[in-house]
Formats: sequence, structure tokens, C-alpha cells
Amino acid sequence: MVSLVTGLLSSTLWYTLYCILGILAYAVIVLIIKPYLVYRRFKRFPNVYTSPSFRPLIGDVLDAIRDMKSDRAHYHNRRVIADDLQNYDMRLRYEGTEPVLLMVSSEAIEEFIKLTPMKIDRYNSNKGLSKLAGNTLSMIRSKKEYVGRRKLLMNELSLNSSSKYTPIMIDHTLSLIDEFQDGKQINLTPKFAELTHRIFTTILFGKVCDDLVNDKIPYEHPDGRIEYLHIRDALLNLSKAYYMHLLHPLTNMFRFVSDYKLLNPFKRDHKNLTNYEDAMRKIFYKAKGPDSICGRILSNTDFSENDKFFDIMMLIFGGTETSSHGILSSLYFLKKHPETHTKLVKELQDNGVTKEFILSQKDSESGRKFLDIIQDCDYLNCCIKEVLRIDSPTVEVFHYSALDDITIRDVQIPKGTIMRTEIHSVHYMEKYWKDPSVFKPERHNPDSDFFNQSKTEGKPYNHFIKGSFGHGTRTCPGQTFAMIELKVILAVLLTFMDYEIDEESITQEGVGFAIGSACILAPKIMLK
Ligand code: HEM
Repeated sequence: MVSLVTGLLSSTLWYTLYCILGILAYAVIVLIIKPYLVYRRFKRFPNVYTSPSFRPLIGDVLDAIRDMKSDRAHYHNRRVIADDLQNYDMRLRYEGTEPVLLMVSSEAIEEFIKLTPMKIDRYNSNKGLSKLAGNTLSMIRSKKEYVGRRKLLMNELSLNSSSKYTPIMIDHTLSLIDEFQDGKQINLTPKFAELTHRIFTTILFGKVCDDLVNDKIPYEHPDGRIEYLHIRDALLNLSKAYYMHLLHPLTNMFRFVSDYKLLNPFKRDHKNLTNYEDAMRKIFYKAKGPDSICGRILSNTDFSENDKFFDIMMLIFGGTETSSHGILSSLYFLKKHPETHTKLVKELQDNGVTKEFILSQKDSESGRKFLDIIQDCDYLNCCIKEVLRIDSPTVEVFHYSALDDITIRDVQIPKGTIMRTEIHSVHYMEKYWKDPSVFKPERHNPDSDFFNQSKTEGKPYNHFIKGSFGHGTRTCPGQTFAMIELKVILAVLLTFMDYEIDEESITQEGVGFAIGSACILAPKIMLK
């Protein structure tokens, strides 16, 4: 009997020991050996930048956290990195243990795009912001269903051809200006997020949902405090929280902890996300009528209601912070370069963009007249393009992966490699841009001396040296809408107010407003 018990015990012990050894071996292979082999594979290509040393387990996470803590996410960091990348086509980056190959040169980006979607397509890492975006079209492969879902949204919204939204943009921007007090300083960072969120939700749901959109929902902060936040503020907090998941060591090392939300912050953020989704569903069902865009999208029976729900959520997510950060950057760079600000204000005035004209357009049926004039303002167009180059609101595109073994710029990339195009580096490369670190709207104007000098110096303008909206099949569907929105909001702001930014922020290098940046813009407002 005793020997039986000892035998059982010892076999249980051995079994446990084997299990522990198995788990350890698995961890070593997945967390250290595999990432190291990827590092070795790409290190041998002279046109692939790899960090000077391979850091097992933590990858580049420490750098990212350090930059976020020192308020340098992401602008300063990206510019510094871009300097190191001048002569490379790609960069290997580690998101924890996960190697991601980033295309950094225009040539690599172009080859990458040519291979999408046949050989390279969307990859849903189901991590970080991908989790926030749920089962949206932006996470699925570029197949028939994707095309149908994207077409449905674009047809219903007719975002890219419509001027009918400009009165809504004017109206909300004027309401925001009404809140400003002459001579008072105001933090514009949350104000602009509120503005773009209002514009987009009014377009999607109509005024009928104003009360629900302005509802407050419970949001649990990291210190356990529950605060009732506007839906839009909950969304902004959630996007920051889920961005941090990407960098969280537990997401990378012990994925199951985040997948099953076993610990905070995963548990807490999921609870907050559920509250946000519940609040959004209420809005959807209230906006179900045929007069609302959301209602018309929901009445389509080709796709499941849940998929359409997430697609609309994605639109709100994609259309809020991106544009609001673009406006922050625009105001900042215009004041950093006062001659640009003066020239732009003059262009608007010369084209008849006055207070009276804007007020007359606020209630117009179509907004066509205002839009036509705004679209004729070439310098406004160049300023916004330059803002998007020097401080692109988005710093990353979503993940892609190689569906097959492929070759880009003579680099052999095995099937399954996770990839992305990088937005900022190409924006600062000396080989494509004349004086890339200088803010120069004229570089986008084919009639300007600067544009032609760049061309003579062998740096012609080219589609793939600008990446703010991505490229190819998966390019941003809201691009035209966003450009119109930025122009309209900026034109209204510059006509109704002037502003002063404190000397320290203006002279400090590295101030930028990409999503995730800790920089805030709080100027003194002078109403006109
Ligand atoms: C300045 C404003 C904006 C910027 C800089 C921007 C940038 C981007 C970028 C870089 C991507 C990823 C492309 C890729 O993965 O290759 C993207 C995708 C997307 N954007 Fe935008 N965006 C802006 C405004 C908007 C607006 C206003 C909307 C909504 C109308 C929107 C909706 C989307 C959607 C749905 C996707 C996913 C597309 C897909 O996977 O097929 N974006 N955007």
C-alpha cells in the first residue's frame, strides 16, 4: 500500500515536473529563441535596421514607455529614430516579444503596397487598439465581405463627395468658439476632441440622439475611482488605455492574462469598454429611423447587425481623435511660424471668408458655396498637408502580415511575418524632402520656387513619401472627409479668433500632437 502511494506520489511529482519543464521550454522558445532567430535573420540585410542589441522579453517596450513618460510620445521619438533610418528600407521593431517589420523608405512602401492584398493583407493581432475596434471591417482580410462592408459605409455616408456636412462643421465650431472667453487661456486638447466627436455623431445619428451622445457613463480609473464621463471622454480614455496594452509587458509575455482579462488593467479596461459599448448600442437603436445614416446602415441585411455596429464604432473612433489632433497641430505650427499664419489669414480674407459669410453658410442647405471657396484656398491646402507631414496625427497603421514568402527591396520575408508601413520616417528623409525638418507649406505647391528647387535637387514630389492616411487597398476611407473637415474648422477658427501660445511651448523642440502625445495646447484666446 505504502509503495503504491509513494509510487503514485512520485509519478504525480514527475508529471508536475514534466509539465513545468514543458511550460518553461515553451516559454524559452516562444519568448526568446524565436524572436532572436527573427532578429538574426533580418540583421544580415544591410538595408534593414535592427536595434544594436537584441533585448529578450521586453523588446522595444522600455523605449516606448520612457518616451511616453517624458512627454515625448511620439513626435520627438519618431524624429530621432527617423535620423537613424535615413539609409534603410525597413526597420525591425519588437512589440514585446513580437517582431514587426516596418517599411520605412518610399521604395519599400511602394513595393509593399503592390503586394497588398494578394500577398500581404490585414492581420488582426487582437491586441491593443485592435481589441478596442472589435470585429470591425478594419480588422478583417480584404476579401468580398470587407469590400461590401466598406462600400456600404462609404455609400451611405458619401463622405468623399459631399458638401452637405459643412454646415454641421461650421455650426459646431461656432458653438465651441461661443464657449471661449476673450483673453482667457483654454486647454484646446479635450475641446477639439469634443468638437470632432460632435460633428461625426451628428452626421451619423442626427440631432435626435444629442441627449444620448451627451450622456455620462461610469468609468473606472486606475486608482479605482469611478467617474461619470461623457461618452466621448470615455472613448478617449479607452483609446489611451488600449494603446498602453500594446506596450504592457503582460500582453507580450503572458498573453493569456490579457486575453482572459485575468488582472488589471485588462479587467478594468474591459469593464469600461463594455459600459461604452452598451451606451453606444442605445444610441444606435434610437437612431434606427430611415432618416438617419446609422439607421440606413443598420437596415441593410447583407451583414450582421453586430458587424455593422462595430463598423460604425470604428468610424467614430477613426474620425474623432485623428482630426482633432490635426487641428491642434495646425494651430501650433501656424503660431510657431507667424509668417505662415499671416499669409493664411490673408488668403482666407482675399477669398471672401469673412465672419458674415461663414454665418450665412451655417444654415445653408448644401454648404456647397463655402466648400467651393475653401477648396480654392491653395495655401490652406498646403498648410494642412505640411502639418500632416511634420506631425502626422496617426503614428502607426494597423498590422498586416505576409500571406506567402515574399521579397521586398531584396529582403526575403517569410510567410507569417507581421508588417506595417511606418508613417513618420519617410516624412523626414533627406533623400525625398528638401530640408525635411523645416515647416514649409510651399513644398506642396507645384507652382512654388521651393517645390521646383526640390525637383531640381532630385527630390520630386511622390505619392509614397506621404503616409498620414496609409496607401493602397486599405487606405483611410475618411481621407477626403478629414481634409475637408480640417480646412473648414481651421478657416472658421482663424476667422473668429486669434490666439497666443506661451513662449516656452513655441520655442521648445519636439512638441507634437500625434495621438497618444502628452503635449497639450492651451493658448490664450482673443476673440475677433
Ligand atoms: C486627419 C485625419 C485622419 C488620419 C490621419 C487618418 C489616418 C488613417 C490611417 C493611417 C489608417 C490606416 C491605413 C492602413 O492601415 O494602411 C486609417 C484607416 C482608417 N480610417 Fe482614417 N484617418 C483620418 C480620419 C478618418 C476619418 C474622418 C474617418 C471616418 C470617416 C476614418 C476612418 C478610417 C477607417 C474606417 C480606417 C480603416 C480602413 C480599413 O482598414 O480598410 N479616418 N486612417
